[in-house]
Amino acid sequence: MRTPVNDADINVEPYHLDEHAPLWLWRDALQPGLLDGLLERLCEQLPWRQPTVTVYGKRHLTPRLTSWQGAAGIRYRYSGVEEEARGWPDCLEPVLRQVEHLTRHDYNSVLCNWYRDGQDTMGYHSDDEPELGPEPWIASLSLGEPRDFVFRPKPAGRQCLSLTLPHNSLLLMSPAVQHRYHHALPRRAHANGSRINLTFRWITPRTHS
Ligand SMILES: O=C(O)CCC(=O)C(=O)O
Ligand SMILES: [Fe+2]
Repeated sequence: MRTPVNDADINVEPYHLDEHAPLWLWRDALQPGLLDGLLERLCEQLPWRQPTVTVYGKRHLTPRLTSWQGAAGIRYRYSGVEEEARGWPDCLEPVLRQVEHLTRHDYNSVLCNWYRDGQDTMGYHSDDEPELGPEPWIASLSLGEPRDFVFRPKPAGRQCLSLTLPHNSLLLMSPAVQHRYHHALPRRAHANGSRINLTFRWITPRTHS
């Protein structure tokens, strides 16, 4: 496996779910000039939606807001909706460059999630849909309220790692993390602040639809 970590990068912390499933966490991922006002710009400038999902025959609003962005024409299905990106918005393009620079991987899209407070969550899942290809590298940038991010082995093992993701941190997950583990963002009653998380992905562009 090509390690994404630059030996000279002393700001990265390595973690392992097992010896073949590494993750890396950068603190202070974005420089102040990039970070200043970014959370507010994302809230105001991205088109946010709250899809409905059907669970056991009942319709529910997803417990967070979502926006799909990226290179024009890149499509993704999530929470029962299919969306097509229209080109990188100005507020995300420099962020993409810095995430690519730190992680040494390329991304053509990003799923943005806005957790309005500690009641907003994401349930256990993995990001390994076919359009992410056999080797999905996912880079996850967190802004705003710190939240716990937890992992468990598939299909439904016990929680094996919890990482608190602080403001301006970047977590890079290797493909085995998606192949062999689920991850989730649990509800946290004491978390009052808003958080935006950006998961940068490479989607295999479709040659026909
Ligand atoms: O909000 C997070 O930290 C995780 C988001 C996530 O897992 C996803 O977008 O697939
Ligand atoms: Fe995920």
